[in-house]
Amino acid sequence: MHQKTLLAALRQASVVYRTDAEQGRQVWSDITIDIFEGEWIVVTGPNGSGKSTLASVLLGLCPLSGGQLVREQRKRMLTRGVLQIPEAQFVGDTVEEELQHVPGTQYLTHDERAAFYQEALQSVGLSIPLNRTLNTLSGGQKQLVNIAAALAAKPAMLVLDEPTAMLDPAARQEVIRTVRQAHKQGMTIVWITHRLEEAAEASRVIAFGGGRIAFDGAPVTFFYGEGDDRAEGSTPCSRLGLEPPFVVQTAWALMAKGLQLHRLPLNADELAEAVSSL
Ligand SMILES: Nc1ncnc2c1ncn2[C@@H]1O[C@H](COP(=O)(O)OP(=O)(O)OP(=O)(O)O)[C@@H](O)[C@H]1O
Repeated sequence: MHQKTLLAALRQASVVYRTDAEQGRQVWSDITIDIFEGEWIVVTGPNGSGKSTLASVLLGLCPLSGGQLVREQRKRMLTRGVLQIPEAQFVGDTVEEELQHVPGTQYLTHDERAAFYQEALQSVGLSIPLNRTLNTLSGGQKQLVNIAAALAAKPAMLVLDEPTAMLDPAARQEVIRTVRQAHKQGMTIVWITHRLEEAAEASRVIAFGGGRIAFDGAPVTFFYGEGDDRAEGSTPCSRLGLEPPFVVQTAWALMAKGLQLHRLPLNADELAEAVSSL
């Protein structure tokens, strides 16, 4: 049997934020997560449940207050992140300055570097000059520059914290398409979102709630529950007070009318297929 490679893991991990005003705010505790190579994990949960904190921990930006973060030692275990607000991550003024920070580019010749930058931009579908000032780009283009820089570093794991939150539907689709491509080539994806239609992309959903992991399993189980007596009001998603995607709501409405769906859909194509075979 094919052995899964563990890339990173949290063991009985907890995070407490200490501020001047407060004694300490425990975000979550006793969290154990194994992240395997090639997974696409969607992390969700109510506001303030600690999703972004997980991103910060995995990116090494936030220390654990307890427990352990274990990383795969044998591989070049590089992790890169893309944050919600594209500008928050910029370190340069131009597209080129942003890409200059990709590790290894300093050893390339001038021409090699130019070719490398163009390839990085093309990989995310961007055709903009390297000397373009970042603040003249649209929100979607800015986020794609961040993703281009993250992907060009060839990380084993890409952590995206609400990467589409500030984007219009077209730019959102472009970001998803680009990450899907990187995932196909073997990159492990941790995608934090409250936009639950994005969970359809995932192989696994992890949901935070009440300072713990409230769910860790398949997207279809998250939205539809398990067993023969499954009910819309008692799925892991509804128990967390989260609104399922439109496709899932439609499927529940059809089932409430007594229609038997041969497959529980997670996206529009699957819904169309389920409906067409009724
Ligand atoms: N640097 C910090 N210092 C103090 N408290 C913090 C800090 N960062 C986050 N928190 C608090 O920790 C809790 C979890 O925050 P976090 O941003 O991880 O949650 P989230 O699930 O990503 O929330 P949202 O969905 O609103 O983005 C919140 O109560 C937040 O106010």
